[in-house]
Amino acid sequence: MAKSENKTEGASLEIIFVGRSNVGKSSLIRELTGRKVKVGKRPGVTLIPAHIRLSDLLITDMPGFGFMSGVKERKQDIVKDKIVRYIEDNAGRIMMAVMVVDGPVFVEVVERWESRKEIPIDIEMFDFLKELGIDVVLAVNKTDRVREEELDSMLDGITDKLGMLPPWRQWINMVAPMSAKKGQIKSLKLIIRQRLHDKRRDDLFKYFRS
Ligand SMILES: Nc1nc2c(ncn2[C@@H]2O[C@H](COP(=O)(O)OP(=O)(O)OP(=O)(O)O)[C@@H](O)[C@H]2O)c(=O)[nH]1
Ligand SMILES: [Mg+2]
Repeated sequence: MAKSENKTEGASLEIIFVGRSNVGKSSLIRELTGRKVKVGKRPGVTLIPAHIRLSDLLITDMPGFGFMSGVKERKQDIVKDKIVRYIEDNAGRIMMAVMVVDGPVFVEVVERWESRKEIPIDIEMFDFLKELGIDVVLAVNKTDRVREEELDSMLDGITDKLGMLPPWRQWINMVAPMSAKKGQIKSLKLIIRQRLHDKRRDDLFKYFRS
């Protein structure tokens, strides 16, 4: 049996972390759980889903989608298809998807796609998750790279692109500004706790670092 099957067997709940390559998914999971998943400097390090098992809860670090240096375009499409397939196959146990974005560059990247008349991959993924009825939380990472006084307008710009009307604070139960690098991830922790509580799974709190 493949190693990953051992981890997924018997899991009844799952939280997946999705997002472009290099946005900080693996760093965030490590901060949240204290468990290490592969974290590399080179984009595109995670090419297959990596799992952490916390009781019957599976934490899944999805491969980064979108541009990866050194990875051919065709391969990137294959990665995207694999992600979509994985999510469809496991939608029944996925209680939540954390979509991680690189806050300071998100709007610029999206607008680059829009100028080519293409649907930005982050937006496509966000809508796809919602269509499947998956609870999506937006983790806006790398806030350490913006000045405090620019934070609100950055967050308004990001949520607006994803179809959530500003001000972003209207969406506080699904938008979590954070810095995985600085260990500032409190808002996401609170959201995860709330969702676990709603599912009467307070017993799982202990697996997340406080
Ligand atoms: N400034 C800053 N850098 C961060 C933050 N979080 C992660 N990084 C850096 O971003 C780079 C990518 O982080 P990863 O956690 O490997 O990103 P990933 O999304 O797992 O990347 P893939 O596995 O390629 O999809 C690393 O160099 C991290 O140190 C953050 O909050 N702020
Ligand atoms: Mg990774």
